[in-house]
Amino acid sequence: MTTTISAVMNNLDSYPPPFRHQNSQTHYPDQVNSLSDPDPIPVIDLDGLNQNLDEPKKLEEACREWGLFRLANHGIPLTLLSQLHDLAKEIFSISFESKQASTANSPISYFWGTAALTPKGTALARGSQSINWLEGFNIPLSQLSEFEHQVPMLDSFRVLLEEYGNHLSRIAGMLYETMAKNLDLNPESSKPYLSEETGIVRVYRYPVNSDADAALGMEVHTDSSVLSILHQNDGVSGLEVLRDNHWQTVKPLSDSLIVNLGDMMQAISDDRFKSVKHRVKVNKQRDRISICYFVFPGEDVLIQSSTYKPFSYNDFRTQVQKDVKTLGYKVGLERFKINEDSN
Ligand SMILES: O=C(O)CCC(=O)C(=O)O
Ligand SMILES: [Fe+2]
Repeated sequence: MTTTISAVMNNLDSYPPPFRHQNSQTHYPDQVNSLSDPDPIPVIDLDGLNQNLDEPKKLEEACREWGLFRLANHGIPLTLLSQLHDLAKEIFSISFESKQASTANSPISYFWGTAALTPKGTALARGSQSINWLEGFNIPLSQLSEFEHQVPMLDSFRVLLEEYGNHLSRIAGMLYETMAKNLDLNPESSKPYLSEETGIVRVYRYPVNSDADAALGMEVHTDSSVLSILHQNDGVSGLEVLRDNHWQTVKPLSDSLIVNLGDMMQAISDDRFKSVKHRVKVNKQRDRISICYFVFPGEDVLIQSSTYKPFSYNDFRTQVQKDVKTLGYKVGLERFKINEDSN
């Protein structure tokens, strides 16, 4: 089918209908005016992990105390990151209907209003939760090559994502190896807990909303992954992490990545590392785009720990989907705790 992809750039009709009235986007200077001030997020030097004796220790501390860190010297060319963001911005600005049509019959899915998706990538209908102020594409990396698209812009996106995905699985592998050593895990049995074939990328746009208190871009949650690695575009803030009961803004610095640990890592580590709570605020002045990578254990690999009953990622995901449908929210790891009922 032919889509009128090039026709509509940055028009209101690129937004899902409920998001249209708030989009009075004018050109403001970058919202974060104190980018030069360091934020308190720990910084890990990926290059230094194998060279500098202190770096693995710093990583261990960040995983234990924060469950999140900034990653410097990650080896991804900055041009690749900016090309990805530029193209994502262009793709989001085509009409809502074209975005829906562009991914029909493909492993990629387009969603909006919620980030809770079924395993196939479609938005999960849920109970009482309010709408999340976002739209996105869900891209399972192992199926990306099936997405050869006639529309050049979308095909270029596939090519960039393939390159990005290769970097991300390299980075996740390196980080996980050091974390497993830090935790003294048996190298053989802990290896399948990170399965690079499970990698997915989600590209989000959080439409600008001048009433930033009205809705969250993404509600408070923990990720279900082993590791999540995200890139935010320069200067448009939104991501916040819960640290000592305070919400801490994670500054959008485009030359670094943000890594956060998910529920699977918390279980693998027997609760020594933490799956961190985070949320996304909508930006009052500009649309925000982020590109997030998630990696999981092999679906049926049993995670063994002393805190949780043995469970696979498949068991976990099925339970989460059930809870989101029936309760309206994810209960998460608590469902698998040993002696959950006896205290
Ligand atoms: O967009 C972001 O910065 C974070 C997204 C996120 O937390 C998620 O997809 O789980
Ligand atoms: Fe998240």
